[in-house]
Amino acid sequence: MAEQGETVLEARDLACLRGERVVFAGLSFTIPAGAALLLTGANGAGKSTLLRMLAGLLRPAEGAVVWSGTDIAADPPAHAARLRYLSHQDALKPALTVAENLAFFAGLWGGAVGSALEAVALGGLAELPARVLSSGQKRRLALARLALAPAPLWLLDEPTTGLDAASVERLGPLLEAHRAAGGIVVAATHIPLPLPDARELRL
Ligand SMILES: Nc1ncnc2c1ncn2[C@@H]1O[C@H](COP(=O)(O)OP(=O)(O)OP(=O)(O)O)[C@@H](O)[C@H]1O
Repeated sequence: MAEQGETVLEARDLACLRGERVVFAGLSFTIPAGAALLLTGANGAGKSTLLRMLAGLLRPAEGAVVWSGTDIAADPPAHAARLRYLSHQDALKPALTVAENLAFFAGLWGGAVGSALEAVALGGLAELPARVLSSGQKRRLALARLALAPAPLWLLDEPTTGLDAASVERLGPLLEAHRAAGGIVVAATHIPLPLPDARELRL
């Protein structure tokens, strides 16, 4: 169990019910600062559900999600402020340009739009409306949010969906810098990610 104040994400005996069905139960793990956990398993195993629970968007039927010794349910806004959650949906406004989409999040979190777009090689498309982007480019624009401003917890649901090989590779330095600064990553994936030394939890 973590000491108060030490940066660590813990799942304590988590259970998730959907209708009558137990998606998972008795799930416990600890992820210290700088570490990564890969969630793997078949379609429907509960990877996205667990990420939503870690994000505080879904209440556990049993158990708790604990950040640095405190149940996240005790202060949901504080938990929301410390995380970046990348879901299946890219959450873009189609009528806004690429730069404007990112500027919305920069308004919330701070950070420089130009360098975040460069981190995902979208600098050249900054003035295009998001609706004309290809699906891989949309995913890269969603990923650019990670490069805007630091947050200690990244929850990534299949971050590489639709990405070409060069874009997957570009994700490596982003993840590495986050972890080197003590950040934690939990990522659901069906393919290998550039996350050396990540632990795997097969659901
Ligand atoms: N809102 C909901 N109501 C009822 N059941 C749900 C709901 N959301 C998810 N489920 C069920 O929970 C289970 C886990 O779904 P989840 O999306 O977490 O799986 P996953 O491991 O992320 O799958 P995939 O690899 O296909 O993305 C599935 O059986 C799904 O049908």
